[in-house]
Amino acid sequence: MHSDVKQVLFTEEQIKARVRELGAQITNDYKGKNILLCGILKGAVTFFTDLARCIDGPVEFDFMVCSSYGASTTSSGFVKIRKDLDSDVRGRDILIVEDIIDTGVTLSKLKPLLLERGAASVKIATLLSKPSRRKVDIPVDYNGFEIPDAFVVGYGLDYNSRYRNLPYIGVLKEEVYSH
Ligand SMILES: O=P(O)(O)OC[C@H]1O[C@H](OP(=O)(O)OP(=O)(O)O)[C@H](O)[C@@H]1O
Ligand code: HPA
Ligand SMILES: [Mg+2]
Repeated sequence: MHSDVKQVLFTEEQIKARVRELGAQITNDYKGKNILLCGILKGAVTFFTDLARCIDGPVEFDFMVCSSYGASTTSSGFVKIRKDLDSDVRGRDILIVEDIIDTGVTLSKLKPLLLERGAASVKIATLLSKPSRRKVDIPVDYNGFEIPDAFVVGYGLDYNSRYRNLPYIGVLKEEVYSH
């Protein structure tokens, strides 16, 4: 376990098993549809690629770069779109893929934006959700795990651009970000 990590919340195996379950649910729910899978970079990358390979049927990939945390552990409250989708979303069935929903600010802005652009449907899949931290309520259609109010890293999730490549999800030691 990385020396900056206090506790492993979910092992690689636990994540793999949960992602497979979510993929099976999505496969079932989207029968006959062509999903536009929209990954919110950077944090969602790992979950996105694993989840996509657990979905049977037609899936297209697209990505947005949104940032609201930057180098801190709290949401700025503003969501910047640094890279928009390439696809025309009119009439498309969109599944947004996130690594974590914390305050809900990011998705509370993104979902209505995509619907305004004419998407036929917009649903949300997230690997992690921190319900205790919500500032804005956002319906989550596919949720991997609920977690307590702790700052986690790994499996794509970062602190100040570090720890994304850890294969598990762990709680960062407070001393790493509190000094
Ligand atoms: O529900 P919220 O409070 O809006 O927080 C969730 C968002 O914040 C993090 O992204 P970040 O801005 O850190 O960018 P990153 O994915 O590149 O790390 C995380 O990856 C989510 O996208
Ligand atoms: N870890 C990493 N990035 C995050 C988190 C977290 O717990 N919450 C929102 N963005
Ligand atoms: Mg981040």
